[in-house]
Amino acid sequence: MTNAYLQLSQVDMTFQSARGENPVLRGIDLSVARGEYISLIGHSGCGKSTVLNIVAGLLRATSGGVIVDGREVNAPGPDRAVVFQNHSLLPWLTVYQNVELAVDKVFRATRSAAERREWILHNLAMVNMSHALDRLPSEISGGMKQRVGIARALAMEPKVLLLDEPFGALDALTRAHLQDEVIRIQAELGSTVMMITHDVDEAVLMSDRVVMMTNGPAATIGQVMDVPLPRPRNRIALAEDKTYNHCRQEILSFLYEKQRKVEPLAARNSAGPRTEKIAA
Ligand SMILES: Nc1ncnc2c1ncn2[C@@H]1O[C@H](COP(=O)(O)OP(=O)(O)OP(=O)(O)O)[C@@H](O)[C@H]1O
Repeated sequence: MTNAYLQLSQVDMTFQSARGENPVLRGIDLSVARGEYISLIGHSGCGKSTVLNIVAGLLRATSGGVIVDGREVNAPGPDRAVVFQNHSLLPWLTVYQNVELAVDKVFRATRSAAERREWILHNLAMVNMSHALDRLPSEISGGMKQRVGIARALAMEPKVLLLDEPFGALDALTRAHLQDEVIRIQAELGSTVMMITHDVDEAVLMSDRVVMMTNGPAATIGQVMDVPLPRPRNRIALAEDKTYNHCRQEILSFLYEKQRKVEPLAARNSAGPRTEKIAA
C-alpha cells in the first residue's frame, strides 16, 4: 500500500528478563490507510498489546520502526490516543475535568478557553455523557467510564486512535451500544483506528480489515482479511449475511485450525449476532 498513514516496518520485539530473552514479535509489516479501521486478533499472549504499545510509543521496538503521517514514532504523543480495557480516568477529577485535562494539554496554545469548553462538551455529547459532567468516576458505571475514556481520546483529535480491548470488560448490551457509538463516531470523523479484540464478531462488525496474528513466541502477521461489508452496518441484519459469516469463518479457521491453541467458547446469542471469543 503506497498511501500508508500508519506504517509498521519489520518490527521486532524481544523482552529481556532474568530468565533470558523472550522474542515476542518478529517482522511485523503493516500499512494502514488514513481513515481505515483495523483490528488485531490473535490468541492470548501472542503480542497484540505489544504491537499497540509500540505504535503508542510506550514501548520501543528492538528493531524496525513505526511511521505515523510521515513521522517516526519514538515516544508517546497526543497524535496517538490510547483507550485501554480498564478505563484510566483520574479518580479525583469529574467526567468533565478528565476530558478537560487532555484538551488543555493539546489545545491550550491554539484554542481559547471558551473554544476548549465547547469542544469538551461536544465530545462528551458524542458519547452521550452530557448528563454526568460533574460526576466522579466512582459515581458512574463501567460502560460510562469507557465512554468518557473514548471521549477524552477523541477530544485530542489524534491522528490514530488505539483501542486495546476497549469493550472487553463490559456486559454484552453495554458493549453493543458502545460499539455502535464508536462505529458512528468513526464514520463521522474518519478516524484511523487500530483496535485489539478477542471477539471475532466485534472484529468483523467494526473493521475494514482484520489482522490475524500467529501464536508466539516470535509472533507475526499470519493473515490479513478485508471485510467487504458496506457501511453503515446493522448488527442484526449481519447475523444472516453471507459475507459476514464468511469473514467470521475465515477468522475462526485461522485461530482454531491454522493457529490452534485453545478451544473456542460456545457461541452465544446475545445482543445481535452470536459472539465468539477467544479464551484468554
Ligand atoms: N513490558 C514487558 N516486559 C516483559 N515482557 C512483556 C512486557 N509486555 C509484554 N511482555 C510479554 O510479551 C508477550 C506478549 O504480551 P502481550 O500483552 O503483548 O500479548 P497479548 O496478545 O496482548 O495478550 P492478551 O491477549 O492476553 O492481552 C507475553 O509473553 C508477555 O509476557
